[in-house]
Amino acid sequence: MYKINEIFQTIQGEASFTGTPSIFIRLQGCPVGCSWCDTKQTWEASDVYKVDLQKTVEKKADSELWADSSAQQVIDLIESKGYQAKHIVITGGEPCMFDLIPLCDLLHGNGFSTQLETSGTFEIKVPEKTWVTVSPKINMRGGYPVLKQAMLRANEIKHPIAMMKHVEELEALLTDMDIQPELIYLQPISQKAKATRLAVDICIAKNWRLSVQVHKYLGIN
Ligand SMILES: C[S@@+](CC[C@H](N)C(=O)[O-])C[C@H]1O[C@@H](n2cnc3c(N)ncnc32)[C@H](O)[C@@H]1O
Ligand SMILES: Nc1nc2[nH]cc(C(=O)O)c2c(=O)[nH]1
Ligand code: SF4
Ligand SMILES: [Mg+2]
Repeated sequence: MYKINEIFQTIQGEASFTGTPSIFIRLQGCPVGCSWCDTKQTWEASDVYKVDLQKTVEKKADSELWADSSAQQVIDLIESKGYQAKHIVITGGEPCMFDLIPLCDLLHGNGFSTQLETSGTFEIKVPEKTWVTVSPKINMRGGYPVLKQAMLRANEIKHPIAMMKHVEELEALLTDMDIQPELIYLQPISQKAKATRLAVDICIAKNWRLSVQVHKYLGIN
């Protein structure tokens, strides 16, 4: 069973798939605790907030409500909504707290492409053809071997930054792991002007890419 916080259709607002109509499946639960996390409502999976799956589809506002669901129930729900998007983004919370292979296999079998958003703090369990976005949570739980596996599996790295220290942490990680990812995105934390200026400057200097959370500028989910 998967713990579902919400399912909704929107435009992917981050990194390589920016602009792609997508169905988001947001899973409940994350023990990592990033101070600037924009989805703190997903951290705990308290029984007090457990609801029917139907209540998690297109919530009117962020909430801690969540539902237990099988992979088949997720597909049935998505089919019942008549969404047009064929790209599915699995995020959270930390989705890698779950084995995502049965869910992704079923989605692929039903004609969807899949993308995972993960912090690299848990082992990644997805099929080969799932696009993996790793937003490395450096010095957080999981430890070096788990994070290194995630960095090697990643199709793209997306790193939220607010200050130079965050850039240096990423540089040190890449040097330490001796890896040169093809796609590195810097994402300004919470649309802060200083963070955005820094991200622009560093992206130009290092030939990295900028990801600006387009959905937040548009005022959509
Ligand atoms: C909410 S997380 C969920 C998936 C997973 N736990 C992770 O951290 O990658 C989705 C993405 O949003 C980023 N993010 C979270 N809060 C943010 C913020 N305030 N500003 C910019 N990016 C943020 C995360 O780093 C991650 O890339
Ligand atoms: N539109 C939109 N794009 C996103 N890309 C990553 C998101 C996430 O929360 O993981 C996200 C999100 O919440 N909304
Ligand atoms: S790992 Fe992801 S969901 Fe968890 S606290 Fe950090 S940004 Fe939020
Ligand atoms: Mg988000």
